[in-house]
Amino acid sequence: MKLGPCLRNSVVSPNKGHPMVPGGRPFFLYLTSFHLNKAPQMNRKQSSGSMTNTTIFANKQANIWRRHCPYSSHPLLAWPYIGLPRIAIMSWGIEMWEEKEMLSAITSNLGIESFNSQISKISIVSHIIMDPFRSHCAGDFDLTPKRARERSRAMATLSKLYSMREAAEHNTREDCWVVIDGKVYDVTSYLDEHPGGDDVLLSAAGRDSTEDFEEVGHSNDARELMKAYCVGELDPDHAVIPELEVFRKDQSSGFTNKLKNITLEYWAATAVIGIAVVAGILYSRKS
Ligand code: HEM
Repeated sequence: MKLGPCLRNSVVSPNKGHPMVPGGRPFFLYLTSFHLNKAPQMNRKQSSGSMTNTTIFANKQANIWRRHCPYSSHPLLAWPYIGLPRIAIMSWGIEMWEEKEMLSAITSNLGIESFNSQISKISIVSHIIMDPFRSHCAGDFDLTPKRARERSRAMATLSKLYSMREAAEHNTREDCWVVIDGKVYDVTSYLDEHPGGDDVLLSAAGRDSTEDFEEVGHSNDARELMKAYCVGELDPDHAVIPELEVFRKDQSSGFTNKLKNITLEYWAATAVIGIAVVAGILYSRKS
């Protein structure tokens, strides 16, 4: 199911209904400011007639971009969402969209390709379903510039989520990932260039190296540079160190076994009592 273009249509023509809006229910998309590599320019060529882009750029000063899909009649529309240097997405509906669909819809809605070069990072901070004041982080876009995209191993318009276990699997010279501050970096192609040496990066692979990274006091340039290698983020749901995960699994299997034993014991005791009761009844009848 391709939601992106549909949503784009909806956004461009807010008064037209669109079957792809789930259940025909209101859906709100609020966009706040971006992290930009350089000051955004109104660029007709780049926006290539896409009203979405044009509007975003035109409204950049206010740091508020408000979009809404058809059927939106909720007062939320009148509620300005200001300030965060991020993209906020709010939805108001009974049905919950698959997060993935939502994200892909938004990615294509923004016409990412056309102004990818100008936007280094867009984060979705809010994905509010049902309750506009109850938000949770839905994920992160990582829209790196072209050069970075070429270098980056898995350039995705949508940031991927990895468990620590997955990230830790990339721990060789041929395939080296490091995790810093919740983000996953594929530094394989940077090993030889790293001023601190490849061995440092290799030893950082497979574990959260935030502390080591910070201890070095990396410059702003280094921090800017590392964006080029970002391939995703740690999945907050699985953000445990592998050992812990193993431990948890062991624990849970132990617990399961315990439960099984208890259940067996329970049924054995019940059977014994049952047999005793039946035997008792038979015996009392006989006598
Ligand atoms: C994508 C990840 C990384 C990038 C892009 C990066 C980049 C850089 C850069 C540009 C420098 C030169 C100094 C500066 O400008 O700050 C540097 C130095 C260094 N980095 Fe990294 N680094 C990364 C990850 C790490 C990690 C994970 C560690 C440690 C576990 C580390 C340890 C060091 C050390 C020890 C130096 C040398 C500092 C010195 O000589 O004073 N780096 N890094």
